[in-house]
Amino acid sequence: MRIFVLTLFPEMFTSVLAHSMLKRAIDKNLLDIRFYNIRDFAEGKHKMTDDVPYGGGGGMVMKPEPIFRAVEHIVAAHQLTSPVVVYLTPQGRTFNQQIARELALKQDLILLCGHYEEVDERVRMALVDQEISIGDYVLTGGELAAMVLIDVIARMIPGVVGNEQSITHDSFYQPLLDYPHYTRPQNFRGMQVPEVLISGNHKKIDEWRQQEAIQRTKQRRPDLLMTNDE
Ligand SMILES: C[S@@+](CC[C@H](N)C(=O)[O-])C[C@H]1O[C@@H](n2cnc3c(N)ncnc32)[C@H](O)[C@@H]1O
Repeated sequence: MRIFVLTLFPEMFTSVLAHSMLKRAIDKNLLDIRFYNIRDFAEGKHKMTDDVPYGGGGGMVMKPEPIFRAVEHIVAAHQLTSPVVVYLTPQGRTFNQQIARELALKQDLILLCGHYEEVDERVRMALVDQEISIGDYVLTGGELAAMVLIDVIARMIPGVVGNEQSITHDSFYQPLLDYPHYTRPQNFRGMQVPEVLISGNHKKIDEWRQQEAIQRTKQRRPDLLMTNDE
């Protein structure tokens, strides 16, 4: 899968991609991520990417021309046939595991990171296919949101997470939260590992985990257990 990131601050991504699962996904060629600095597509001596808003008011608006040029360049340079252009914005639909699974099936994603007050509305009108938010709060820019998307989507690509079972048991994969996990020592400061987990009886262990996942979901996220007609 290829992800093209359009940003004013490509350096922000360096550390996130250099470690753990994302580094492995890139090293194994399961994920190809390229960065394009929107400023490189701006014109004039000052390479301006933002300007004052029509109608007045505070904050600067990201100009449409550099963003259009950048997307057109990416599409032509990489011969993309059906890229999905995603704009990270608090006004988009809220990101979740299901959206990540859908996006992981796409061949090419272009992630647009906004900054300042907003992007020019015409970018949304004519360039963007999907708008996605990572939650009901306002970030300074779309970079952190893009990193969240990349991380979650990467886990959905077959081969990225070594043990596929750890994904299918993750919270939200089924409409359940994950069950409790324990490792050694068996007794830590008087707190014991549940007997069933050291019984060696895998059928019982699976049942216990399923029960715990349901219990935990009922307590913490009962909304996940509701069907559409409830
Ligand atoms: C300061 S915000 C602009 C917020 C905008 N004025 C609004 O109220 O909808 C600058 C940029 O950060 C990004 N951003 C902020 N919050 C976000 C969120 N919750 N999810 C995704 N992107 C976000 C967007 O790319 C946005 O263009």
